[in-house]
Amino acid sequence: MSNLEVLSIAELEAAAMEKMDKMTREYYNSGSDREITLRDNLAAFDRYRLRPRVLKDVSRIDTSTQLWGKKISFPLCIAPAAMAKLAHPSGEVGISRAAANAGVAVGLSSFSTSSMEDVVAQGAGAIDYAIQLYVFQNRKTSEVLVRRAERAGFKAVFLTVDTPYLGRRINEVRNRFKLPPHLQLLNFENPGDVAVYSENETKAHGGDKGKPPAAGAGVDSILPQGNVNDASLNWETDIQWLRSITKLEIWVKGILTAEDTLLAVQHGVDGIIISNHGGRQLDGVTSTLDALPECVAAAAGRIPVHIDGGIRRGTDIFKALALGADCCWVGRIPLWGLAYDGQAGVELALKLLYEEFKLCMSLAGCKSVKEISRDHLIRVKTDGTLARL
Ligand SMILES: Cc1cc2nc3c(=O)[nH]c(=O)nc-3n(C[C@H](O)[C@H](O)[C@H](O)COP(=O)(O)O)c2cc1C
Ligand SMILES: CCCCCCC(=O)C(=O)O
Repeated sequence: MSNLEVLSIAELEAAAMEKMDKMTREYYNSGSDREITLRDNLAAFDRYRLRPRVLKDVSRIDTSTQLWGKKISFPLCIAPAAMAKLAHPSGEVGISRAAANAGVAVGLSSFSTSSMEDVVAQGAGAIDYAIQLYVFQNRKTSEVLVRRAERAGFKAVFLTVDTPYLGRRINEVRNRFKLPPHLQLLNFENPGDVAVYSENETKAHGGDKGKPPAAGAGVDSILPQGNVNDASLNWETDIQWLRSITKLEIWVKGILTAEDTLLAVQHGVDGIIISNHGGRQLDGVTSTLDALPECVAAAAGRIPVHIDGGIRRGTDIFKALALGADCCWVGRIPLWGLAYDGQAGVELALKLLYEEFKLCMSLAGCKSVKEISRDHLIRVKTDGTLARL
């Protein structure tokens, strides 16, 4: 496989699989529990067919769109995904360079293995970055992270809201996932700072007084204290709290319903990302493409609605836009690109998606992304017949 020319994301994924060790491969690729949502994220795109228009003069196609006041080359950006150096030594810096060359924005995980300053430096002002935020039990650590991102030139905070607790990723537990000792989480002064446990909690976790409780057996083992996210996070107080500590745009990542979209609008967030964490959190939730239309209707143009989850082809980007998304994000694809060939592998992935999207626009009769509409889709019903939207 490795010697074959990689001509699609499916081929890139297959080639990347051969390069990664089992722990990394299964950490990156797995979903939670039975992986129903992981599979459905992809399958949802096949529940739509395209309705192309012809004789539309597609000799010149403009695939670009705007994000944070800047042009991006097409409506596809790189979602935050933890620990990219497991795939390749260039890690998030390699991803950032590839994104800068391709003209798309980057979301950086709180748990990146390159520092946020190094990552942003690669863009040299040409592209924008969002810092993904987990709100920790020790709020001060999250605050320090956000303020540091602001100084480093990030444009937005992506507040991840689908992870009050980590989903059950069985492979991570079985593999006893560990961050290899040569890698570090470089966005924290001291990864041990992210949680504060009382003496009682320490005892409850079987720890000795003054010592942190035992780490979990999955990816939560990357931090000495195990699960550290603040599960008390809520609409009533915490968007306001985040607003009080930063001037960056606040985007909420992990919305799947009209109700939460309305709350996001009411609480003044700047944008939302329809996401189920790539099928890694609550298994059995709707695919993101199925969740998208109700969220777009609820947002009613007041805030941008972005989507991630299961996007693997240019036609997937087109379908998400046709259903009202302003932009798409991909999590696993850049990791596969990195594993396959470092920065060049990520560039290849972005090139494949860009060319597929451009071809799809041309063959569907759309000269600009604004022309992509619901009229370009038809739904495949469960009995196989087709229904206009
Ligand atoms: C290995 C891996 C690590 C991830 N780490 C984070 C993270 O640190 N923060 C976060 O908000 N989302 C994280 N995500 C979720 C992605 O941001 C994104 O929602 C998801 O990957 C999109 O689905 P896709 O992989 O099908 O494109 C991670 C996803 C993967 C696969
Ligand atoms: C203690 C939280 C670890 C989260 C690791 C990154 C992530 O979001 C993932 O999906 O994996």
